[in-house]
Amino acid sequence: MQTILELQNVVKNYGRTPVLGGVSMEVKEGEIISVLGPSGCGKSTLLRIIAGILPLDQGLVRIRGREVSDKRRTLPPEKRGINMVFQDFALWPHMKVEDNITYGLKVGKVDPAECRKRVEEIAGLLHLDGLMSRYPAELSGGQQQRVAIARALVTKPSILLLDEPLCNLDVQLRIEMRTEMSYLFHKLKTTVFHVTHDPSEAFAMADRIIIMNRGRIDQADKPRTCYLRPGTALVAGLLGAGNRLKRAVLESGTVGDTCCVRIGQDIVEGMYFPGEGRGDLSCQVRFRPEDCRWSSVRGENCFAVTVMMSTFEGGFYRIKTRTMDGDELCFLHSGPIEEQESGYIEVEREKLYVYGSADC
Ligand SMILES: Nc1ncnc2c1ncn2[C@@H]1O[C@H](COP(=O)(O)OP(=O)(O)OP(=O)(O)O)[C@@H](O)[C@H]1O
Repeated sequence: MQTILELQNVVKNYGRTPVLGGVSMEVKEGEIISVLGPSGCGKSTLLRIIAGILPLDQGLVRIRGREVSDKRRTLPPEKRGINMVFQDFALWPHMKVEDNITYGLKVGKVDPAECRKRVEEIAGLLHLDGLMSRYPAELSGGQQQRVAIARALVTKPSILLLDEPLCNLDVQLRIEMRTEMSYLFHKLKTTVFHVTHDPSEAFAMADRIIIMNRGRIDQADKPRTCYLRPGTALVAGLLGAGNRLKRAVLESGTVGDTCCVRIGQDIVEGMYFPGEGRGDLSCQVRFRPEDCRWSSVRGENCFAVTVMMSTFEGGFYRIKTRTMDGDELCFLHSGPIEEQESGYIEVEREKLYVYGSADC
């Protein structure tokens, strides 16, 4: 598969503040990439550099093998063969849907017959046929979003850049649209670079997820790999492993990709990610509330806790507990559990993530 987008060691500072600390990646033709990361990690900055809206300080960007940005030169967005969908859709309010979609083709001086054919085709794919003579203000949020995507796709860009495209839609519509968009992009074999802070949106749409942390890439993998093997404590936290034990201690003699940790009086086994640990026995243990099992007797791979509180959350109760070391954690259970009750939490070795750095 041909490489469409290539970033080599991209560095960006705002004044003296470093924002991107040397980002490198390749995106193949037809690939859908979702970039995830905490607020302020540099996702939008990266997108704007790829779009040609922002210059970079070091490194280079290539699109279809052509250098479009380096520290001396920034090719403008309209000359990159890209298109972008913004958070607020940015439709022309004074133009009907049809004119909004056709605009880019007219600017590109595409032959009128070809223009008509493409607009009809994309309107059909995005179910806009009956809406072509309306103005944006006469459309729902979801319809406006479809128009924005149609307008971006009709020019057949090398890459479609999406900046949080669903964040202004309500939850139900967001779920529908992300499935619809994923289907459409795969069908059209569109190369997509998509920025979001919503992991489920990234899971639903991406072939590969790139997780950024403070201007660098922490992990770039298939969604399933990121979910099952989160490479850093930040990735684990972002992808649902919200339970964090900071007082657990590594047992010495760790070998390979598993390790033993002491939690209170108990020793449990987990998957080990040494990372940039301090080289001592401090560590951070992470796991998902839904991956724990409660037991009143000691079982496999478990540690002792005391129940603090049970809250009803619809299909289950969330039980808040405290370890013997004083770390607090939650798990999901079918019913409430009495306050102050003591018991054990079991977590399978493959679902207990141990990170060498206790800092994150
Ligand atoms: N024009 C600017 N001048 C100075 N600092 C900026 C500017 N734009 C962004 N920043 C800073 O750069 C960092 C990265 O911003 P960016 O918008 O890329 O983050 P993000 O990951 O997209 O965040 P969010 O998810 O909140 O949109 C932030 O600390 C932000 O405050």
